[in-house]
Amino acid sequence: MLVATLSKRLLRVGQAKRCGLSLRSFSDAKDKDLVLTSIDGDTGVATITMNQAPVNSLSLEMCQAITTAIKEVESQPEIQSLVLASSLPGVFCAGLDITELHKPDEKRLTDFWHSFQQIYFDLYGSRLATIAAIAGHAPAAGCMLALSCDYRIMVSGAGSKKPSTIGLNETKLGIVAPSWLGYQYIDTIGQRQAELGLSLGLLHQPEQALAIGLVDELVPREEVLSRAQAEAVKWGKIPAKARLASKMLARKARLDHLAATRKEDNDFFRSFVTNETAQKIIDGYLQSLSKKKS
Ligand SMILES: CCCCCCCCCCC/C=C/C(=O)SCCNC(=O)CCNC(=O)[C@H](O)C(C)(C)COP(=O)(O)OP(=O)(O)OC[C@H]1O[C@@H](n2cnc3c(N)ncnc32)[C@H](O)[C@@H]1OP(=O)(O)O
Repeated sequence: MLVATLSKRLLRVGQAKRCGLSLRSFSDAKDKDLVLTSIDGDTGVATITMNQAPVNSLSLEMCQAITTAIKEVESQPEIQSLVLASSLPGVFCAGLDITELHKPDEKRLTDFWHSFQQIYFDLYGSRLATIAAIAGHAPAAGCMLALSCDYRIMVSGAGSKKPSTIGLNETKLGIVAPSWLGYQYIDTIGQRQAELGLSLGLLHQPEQALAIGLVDELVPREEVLSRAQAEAVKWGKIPAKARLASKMLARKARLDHLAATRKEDNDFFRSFVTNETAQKIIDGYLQSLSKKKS
């Protein structure tokens, strides 16, 4: 069973309560669940595993499930650190679910973007130490999930015929990342690399991602999750208030800015996506993804 493979000693609800941890949904999850949450009873590290086959794309429901899972973990005062992982071999997260953008219902589109913004608030602004276990592709909004964590561990590309990639490839699709995502990129890899990456829509192979500071470590595939969980233990031992205050030094102004402009950002997104030209791009991109398969 998937959850049982995630760590040595995962707790069920009753056990968790006896240990003072009262997370409701973990380990009782069915495979249909969009995300699975577990807590290692030995270390207190929580793991949120994205579980939306085939590629963990961010639909409205997936965004909401991620936010719910983060909030559930955060509500446990004993838990200090969190690993964000994927259950899918070869894909961390394929970015926004493009079908959400195709001939959309306006109300749903508004809710969709709101829920994507919400992940930014919840993950980038989390009180938890957050470690991304990137054992596969992480384009665009998938890269955003990784950028929102405090530390990124990626599968090494060495010896792989088709290494995983990570980056903000929006311009290659004829679209532009929202400013808050662009600034996350600049803040992480610096102005020059971000300019190059954003302008050219670069997806970086792991070794290049490490070289520019987009990820912090590379490890063999089978070690990504365990290494991330070990790193989460280390981060969880740092005095929590000091760690959070330090994180907010770098992130608070960015978070506050989006909070102040959230509606404008959503209005812009909605008018961009519903525009005829954008719909042609989206239509063409969806076709190219399914042609790739055939
Ligand atoms: C595109 C226009 C957007 C307009 C407006 C946007 C406004 C600004 C928003 C900016 C912020 C963020 C943007 C995004 O995140 S856009 C999404 C970017 N993502 C990608 O470009 C990745 C696309 N996918 C892939 O490259 C590959 O799927 C991947 C490398 C991740 C995995 O490859 P693999 O070979 O394992 O899998 P397949 O390609 O065969 O895919 C399997 C099925 O999944 C479908 N699929 C893949 N990605 C998506 C997706 N992002 N959304 C929806 N569906 C996706 C794919 O079509 C296959 O489906 P079928 O089995 O039915 O054919």
